[in-house]
Amino acid sequence: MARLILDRVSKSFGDVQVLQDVSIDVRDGEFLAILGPSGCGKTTLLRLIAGFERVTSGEIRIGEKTVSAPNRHVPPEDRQVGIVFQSYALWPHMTVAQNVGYSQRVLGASKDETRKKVAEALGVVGLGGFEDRSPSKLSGGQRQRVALARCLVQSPNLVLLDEPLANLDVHLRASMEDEFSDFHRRSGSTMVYITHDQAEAMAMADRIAVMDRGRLAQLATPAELHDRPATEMIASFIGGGMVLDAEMLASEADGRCVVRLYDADVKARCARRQAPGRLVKLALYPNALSPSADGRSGVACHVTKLTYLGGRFRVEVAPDRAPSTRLFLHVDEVGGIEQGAALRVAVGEGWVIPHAEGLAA
Ligand SMILES: Nc1ncnc2c1ncn2[C@@H]1O[C@H](COP(=O)(O)OP(=O)(O)OP(=O)(O)O)[C@@H](O)[C@H]1O
Repeated sequence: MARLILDRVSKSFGDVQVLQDVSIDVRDGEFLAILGPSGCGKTTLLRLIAGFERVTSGEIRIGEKTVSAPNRHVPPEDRQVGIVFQSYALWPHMTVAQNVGYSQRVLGASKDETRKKVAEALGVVGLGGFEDRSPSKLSGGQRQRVALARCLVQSPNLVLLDEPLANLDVHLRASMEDEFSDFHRRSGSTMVYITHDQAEAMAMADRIAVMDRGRLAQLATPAELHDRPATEMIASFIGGGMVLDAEMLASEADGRCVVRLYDADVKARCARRQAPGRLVKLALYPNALSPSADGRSGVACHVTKLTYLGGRFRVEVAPDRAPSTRLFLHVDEVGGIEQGAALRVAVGEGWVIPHAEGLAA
C-alpha cells in the first residue's frame, strides 16, 4: 500500500476549469473521504488519480512514483489502483470465485495461485465459503463485498471507491459502513472514498477532504470538521449546521469570545482574535440550542413549526429580531411549546467561521 500525494492539481475541460490547485496528502494506510455536493469535482479527481484523465497542471504521486504531471501520464493499468464503482457489475454467468479471480487468470496466474488469492480476498471481506455461489444468489451488500474482493485480489497500491453505497437501501448502507471500516482495518489499504453523503464520510473516514466548486475547502478529521468548519458551506453541509449573522463583542487570545446574536450575548469559540464590532458568521448545531431554563435569557423567538420525530420533537423557531431566519432545536417533551407561541432559546457554544464570505471587513 502506498501514500498518495496530489500537489496543486488543476483540471480544465476546454475553457471550463473543474479543479483548481487541489493539494491533498493521503498517508499510507489512511482512509480518506472526498466529500462535496454534486458537481464539485469529486469524480473528476478520482478519474485523475486512476489515470482516466490527464492533469492540466500539478502532479499526482503514488508511493515514490509520479503518475500524473503535464508532461507525464502513467496509464491506468500501470498504476496498481483498485477501483470499486457504484454499480458493482459482476458477471452473472460466473461464480463468486470466478468473478474475483478473473483478473489473475487474465494476467496468467496458475489455477492454484488464483484459488489461493481468491480465498484470501474473500476471507478479508467476510465471504469465505461463498466461492461457488452465483452472484444472483447474493444480497446487494454481499455483491458489493465481492466487488471489494475483486479489487483486493489485484494487490493494489491504493483503493478508490466511487460512491459504492449509492445503490443500496438505507439499512444496508449502515451495515456496509461497518463492512468498509472492517475491510480497511483488515487490509491495511490506503483508501480514497468519494461520497456526497456527509454522514457516511463522518462514520468511516480518518480524514475528510471537503470540495467546494473545484477547490479543496478543508482537509480535516471528522471531529475537527464538525467543531471547527472553515467555511459557511462546510458548516451547513455537515450535520445540519445553522450559519447565523452575529456581531463580535469581545475575543480572547485563547480562542474564546462573546458575540451578540440578535438580542442575546452568547459565548463562542473562534480561530483567532477579532476586533469588537466586526460582523461574523456563527455556526451552530441544533444540539447547542435549548429552551431557556429561566424563560428570560436567550434569544427571543416564536415557534413556527413542531415536528414529531419519534421519541422527540424538532422545534423550528424564528428569532423576533430576524423573522425570516429559522433556528432548529430538539426537545424530548413539548411542555408549553406550540406553534405561534413565544419561546426564549438558550444558545450553547457556537463557532465563529474563520473564512466567511460577504462580510464587511
Ligand atoms: N468531460 C467533461 N467535459 C466537460 N465538463 C466536464 C467533464 N467532466 C466533468 N465536467 C464538469 O465538471 C464539473 C465537475 O464534475 P464531476 O463529475 O467531477 O462532479 P462530482 O462532484 O463528481 O458530481 P456528482 O456528485 O454529481 O457526480 C461539472 O460541472 C461537470 O459538468
